[in-house]
Amino acid sequence: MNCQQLTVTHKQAWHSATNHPFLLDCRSGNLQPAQFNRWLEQDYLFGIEFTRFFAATLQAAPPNHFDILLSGLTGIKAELCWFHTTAKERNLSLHNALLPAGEEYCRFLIALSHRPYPVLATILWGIESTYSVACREPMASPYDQLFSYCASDTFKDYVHQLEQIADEALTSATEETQSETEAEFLIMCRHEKAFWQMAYEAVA
Ligand SMILES: Cc1ncc(CN)c(N)n1
Repeated sequence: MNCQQLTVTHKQAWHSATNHPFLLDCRSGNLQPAQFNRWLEQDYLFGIEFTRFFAATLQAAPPNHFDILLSGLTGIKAELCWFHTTAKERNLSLHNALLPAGEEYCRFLIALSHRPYPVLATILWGIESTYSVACREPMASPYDQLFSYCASDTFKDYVHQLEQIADEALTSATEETQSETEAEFLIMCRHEKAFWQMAYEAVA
């Protein structure tokens, strides 16, 4: 089993995680500011838990995967700074509580933190990859600027590197760990879909 096979075997779940009306509206320019703002406020909070999950993955990783993971952490640092700057520009607070979809997703990450490395590396790739795929189609202004990093070749290359280390980890994983990875991948896809939906439901 490898990362690409997961997206093919679970085509429907992967499609739902990476194609949502929220994204279609970013492409047409019809997304309302309140919907984007909710995404931003909630995704910042998710990003904090994701950083911890990233650290847990690094902690479990073999040394030859450090380079890629450390460069990913640098990217996350820039992303967290971007949230602060953009929230300020849009007059948003980053101190709201997580809504249920975000809270459940974060709980999933916390519970996963002590699982075997192949599970962590694959879910890490999956989470980053959803945004690389989701932002692949051109978006209308201002969303083209706001999601420019996820749409960039730099992000795409980084996600490809994550795929390589996850595939390497999966190659030597036991059948039991591979099955667990597959089950968690499906759950992750459901959380991604729910997260888009939670932002989409915001009204001005
Ligand atoms: C919910 C969610 N999933 C994935 C990503 C990509 N880092 C994100 N920012 N937010």
